[in-house]
Amino acid sequence: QLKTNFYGNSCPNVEQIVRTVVQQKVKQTFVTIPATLRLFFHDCFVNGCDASVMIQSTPTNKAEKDHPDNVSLAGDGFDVVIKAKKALDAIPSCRNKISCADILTLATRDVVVAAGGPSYPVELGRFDGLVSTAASVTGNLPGPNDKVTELNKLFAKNKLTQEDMIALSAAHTLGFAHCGKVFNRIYNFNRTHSVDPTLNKAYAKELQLACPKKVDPRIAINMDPTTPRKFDNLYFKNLQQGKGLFTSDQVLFTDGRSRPTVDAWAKNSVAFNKAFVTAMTKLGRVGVKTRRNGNIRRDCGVFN
Ligand code: HEM
Ligand SMILES: [Ca+2]
Ligand SMILES: [Ca+2]
Repeated sequence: QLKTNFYGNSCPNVEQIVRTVVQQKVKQTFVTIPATLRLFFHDCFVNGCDASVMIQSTPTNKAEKDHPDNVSLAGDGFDVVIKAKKALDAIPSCRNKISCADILTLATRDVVVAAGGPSYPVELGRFDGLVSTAASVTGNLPGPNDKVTELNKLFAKNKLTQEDMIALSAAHTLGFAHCGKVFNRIYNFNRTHSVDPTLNKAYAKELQLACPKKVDPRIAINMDPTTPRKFDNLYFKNLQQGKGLFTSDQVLFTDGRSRPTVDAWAKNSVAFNKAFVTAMTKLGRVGVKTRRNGNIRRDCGVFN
């Protein structure tokens, strides 16, 4: 049973300690923000919000983080959780009392706030998972070429609605992607169009410049071409102009089922922020472990 003051007796300052570490780390490197937000999503969609994504592979177990869908998770997301855990472990009453899953959930709220997004109460009391396999990732994370039907299906599996899916997709208002993920939209798109016709013409040119045909597919580009470091509803305004980076972004506007929501939130950032908080809170409830099927990890990267 999740509750906001789960550690009220054992570690009353948990929120402040995590926030201080997050703020310090964000000051050192902005990437902490998108890295943590994406890490949280990839954790919750595979085996629930249980920090299974943080487990390191061993000679006998290939863990989630080494699945192809996870290898581009930036290290700063893992690092901020490890640093916050260290800070908590330095306080006797908090030592080994806070799950890595809860630290990640708190850190995620704190990075959203650090980027100018809405603050919200974080429910706590998740336990850390006891399994992490690369195989379990397959089919559970959306791909950049997914359309609305596939996205809705995947999110519905996690009890999230189409509205939740659209609100959470707006996380792409922050951070980076690699050129390899967009080549298909800007070169040899299909038999009739070399460039995806739903792409804004000028934006397509910009993308071709940033990602020339033979460039290293690992070169990174901003996902939000307008305000890549700010959590805002520009994501939706960009979609209205054909400036969604992935097919999975742009279809939210081109598909009549999701377009009204995109239009509404492009106009109304208060309504978007509210929907984002609701969706993040629901995301944080996915597949939560209890003391019966989870534990509190001493090292977030290793099973006890
Ligand atoms: C709706 C379906 C989604 C798809 C298809 C998708 C796909 C992707 C892809 C392909 C990347 C770029 C990875 C790379 O090239 O390195 C990316 C980055 C990112 N995604 Fe998503 N994503 C989705 C939803 C979400 C959600 C729900 C969140 C969080 C709530 C999220 C947060 C992020 C962030 C913050 C980044 C930037 C990471 C960084 O800068 O390190 N995404 N996503
Ligand atoms: Ca997980
Ligand atoms: Ca933005």
